[in-house]
Amino acid sequence: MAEFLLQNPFIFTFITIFLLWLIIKRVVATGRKNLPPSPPKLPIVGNLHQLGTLPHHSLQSLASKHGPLMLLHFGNVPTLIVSSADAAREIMKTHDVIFANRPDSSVSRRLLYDMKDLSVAPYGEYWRQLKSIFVLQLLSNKRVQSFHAIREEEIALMMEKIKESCLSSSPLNMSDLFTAITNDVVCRSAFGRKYRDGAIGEKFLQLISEFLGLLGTISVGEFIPWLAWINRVNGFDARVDYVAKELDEFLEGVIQEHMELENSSGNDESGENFIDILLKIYKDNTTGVSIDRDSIKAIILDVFAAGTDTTSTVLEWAMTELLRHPIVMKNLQNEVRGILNGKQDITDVDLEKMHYLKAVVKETLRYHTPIPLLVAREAREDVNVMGYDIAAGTMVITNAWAIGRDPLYWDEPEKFQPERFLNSSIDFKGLDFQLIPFGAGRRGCPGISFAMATNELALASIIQKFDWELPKGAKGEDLDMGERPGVAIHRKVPLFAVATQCYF
Ligand code: HEM
Repeated sequence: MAEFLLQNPFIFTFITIFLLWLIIKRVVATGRKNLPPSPPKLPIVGNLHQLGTLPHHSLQSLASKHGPLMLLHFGNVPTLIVSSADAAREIMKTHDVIFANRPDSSVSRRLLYDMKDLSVAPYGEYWRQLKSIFVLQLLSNKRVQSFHAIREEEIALMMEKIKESCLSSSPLNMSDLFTAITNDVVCRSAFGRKYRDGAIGEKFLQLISEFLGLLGTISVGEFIPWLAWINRVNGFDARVDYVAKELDEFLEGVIQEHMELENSSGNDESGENFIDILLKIYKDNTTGVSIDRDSIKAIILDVFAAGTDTTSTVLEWAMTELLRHPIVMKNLQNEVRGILNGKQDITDVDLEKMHYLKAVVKETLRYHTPIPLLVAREAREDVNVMGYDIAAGTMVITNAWAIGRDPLYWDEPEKFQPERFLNSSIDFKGLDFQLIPFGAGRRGCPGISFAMATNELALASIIQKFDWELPKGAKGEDLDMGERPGVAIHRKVPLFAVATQCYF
């Protein structure tokens, strides 16, 4: 080749000029762009090494130096980090349609039937159809109310367990208790029954826990494609394939069972579970919505991925803060017991009156945002945000945890003070961008009512029916407040507490 070029100086000159023109064009084009500030990056990994084990903390500290919109590079992937309420409003309201995509991921593809679920489905007609199924059919207010009996029964079982421990004054692992209750409520709403006991139940819970872990793993191959071989060598890919295959077999069995027992829940729509509802849509060609068997399985996995861990972290951190703040615990107990006035069952109407309870939950969502970095978005086209040029394909991460602790919007943000919400209209529904634990806009969470119904009823019940202390006379300030890395942030060490008095 070199010999050929030397013998043909005209071609050699032409190619050289052409390459130079390409380089200059690129430099000029980049130079003209007004990119957001970026911390220095390393070759190959970019800024990945700066994420640390708890990225919401590292990104908050980087943002304090570089501003509310910074451009990082995760390997090859340009990533916009959003760290203020104003910037979040630009992404999720002003330019919501442009940022309505999710980044592609080979792990999600393999675990979620080529992205046939709602959470990671690319923005478009299929996503729109699934969103309407979630909002209108699976998680409408009416449907969430129809699951009240499930919540009540499962919480009654939890109360019995606590009562037993209360009688023997033994410490209870509250973290495990909250994980179990949220799993069981989701499981019964999804399948109409629990999968907890026996070999099948245990295997299912194990698979779901591994599934959540794999979805939350930062896999190098996603960001540096030529290093994807590492996932094959270290067994990560094999694990993904194993979990995908085993979950598929389990879900196939469940679907088959429901098809055989068709109409088992009769015509009473209030008794329907998610699988029955989805099977109806699958078979009915008149609804204008078409889903296949894989969509049903992907949707069910979405419900477990998005609805279990997230909900239980709220209970875990709320209880942690109540034990650290005995006055807040007392205020809450007074409200709940005052409203119930000796009545044992708590209805949705009772919960509506519990303003302090709602303030405690809001403060927990602000201070311990369950998914601190929300769910990543991706720009579908070039766009200018707050004067900065953002290229199509840029991944977007919103640090909702940092926004919830921004002194620009919050007085004494590092203190747990539910009172701040008592005379305030600030809510978490996606309109107040200083409090966005559920995201906002088109891709906002459709499961808010479902999650809040379980959280409020569980919290009100354990506060109404028991008095609480930390084991061995420990004080609130002794509690380890460390966080465990993951998509949803749990306590690093489980929360143990003692129910000292029982009131039923
Ligand atoms: C405390 C509990 C929960 C929290 C903190 C939470 C948080 C979130 C967040 C941050 C997002 C991304 C929003 C965005 O991109 O703007 C999301 C999306 C989603 N959530 Fe939740 N969620 C919770 C409970 C639930 C429950 C119970 C379900 C279902 C039963 C659910 C289903 C979903 C789905 C399907 C999406 C994807 C929506 C889309 O991409 O269009 N979530 N959630």
